Amino acid sequence: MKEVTVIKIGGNIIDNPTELEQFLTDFSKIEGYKVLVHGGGKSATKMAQSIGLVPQMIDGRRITDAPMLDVVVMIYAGQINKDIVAQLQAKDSNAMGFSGADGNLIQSTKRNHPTIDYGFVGDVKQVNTALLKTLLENGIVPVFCAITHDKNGQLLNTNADTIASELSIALSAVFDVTLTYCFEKQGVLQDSEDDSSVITEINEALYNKLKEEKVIHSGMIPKLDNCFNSLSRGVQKIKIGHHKMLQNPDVLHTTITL
Ligand SMILES: Nc1ncnc2c1ncn2[C@@H]1O[C@H](COP(=O)(O)OP(=O)(O)O)[C@@H](O)[C@H]1O
Ligand SMILES: CC(=O)N[C@@H](CCC(=O)OP(=O)(O)O)C(=O)O
Repeated sequence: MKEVTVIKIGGNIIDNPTELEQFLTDFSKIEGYKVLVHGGGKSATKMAQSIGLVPQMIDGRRITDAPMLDVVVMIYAGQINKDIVAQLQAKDSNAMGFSGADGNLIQSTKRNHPTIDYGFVGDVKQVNTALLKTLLENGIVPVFCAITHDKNGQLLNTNADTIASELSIALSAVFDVTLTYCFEKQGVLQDSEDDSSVITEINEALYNKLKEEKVIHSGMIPKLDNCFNSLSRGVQKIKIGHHKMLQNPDVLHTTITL
């Protein structure tokens, strides 16, 4: 099977123009089929606050009422997505930006939680793998934002880590997939403030232990939950670390195993 590299970047890289430029340089040099997924939660929070909205997150998911949905669509599917696509084009990567509504690439269902009303938040239901495969086979580098749709005309906000994970699961039916979560640190750390304390391999048992000891906390919890879910559903390889590892395999990072 052919290989495909799926990479996710989050708000801390996107919000730092120098880091973003360096990441996109490294990303554009990756050989073969590749897909980029970006978040942008930090920018959305800033924009929402600047117009008087009060952002609220529960378990790593943004409560998304109608005004907040307008903000995240403008920031994720508009400003950030188009800026990244333009920068990749400048580096001769034939990038094309997508929300899940475009080409029905990612259909989701509005989250139905028994006690919490998340608003316009979507859980991924279906990926248009055939179209994604066609795009890759035609030299396109798809760039996904964190917006999906319900196929009834409603856009929905979907966590970007989950989008990367669901796209990887779908692609693993037709390709060998390596999923890499790039962020500002070197990997999953024994001490989240010490970049030299990288845990080079983590399985579910170690994860549960470190979560209990509060070594792993906040945004790293949903990220690792997504990783174990993806591995058990067919994704071949998953890594977490700094984007420097994309061009230098000797850079320390974390590999996820079941
Ligand atoms: N053990 C850990 N090692 C590394 N980072 C950790 C750890 N525990 C918690 N974190 C936190 O997880 C964050 C990454 O998750 P998140 O904020 O969702 O990132 P992103 O938006 O880039 O996806 C890091 O910025 C860090 O503060
Ligand atoms: C439903 C939900 O929580 N959506 C996320 C999507 C963006 C995201 O995941 O951005 P980062 O990767 O930068 O955190 C949000 O609005 O924050």
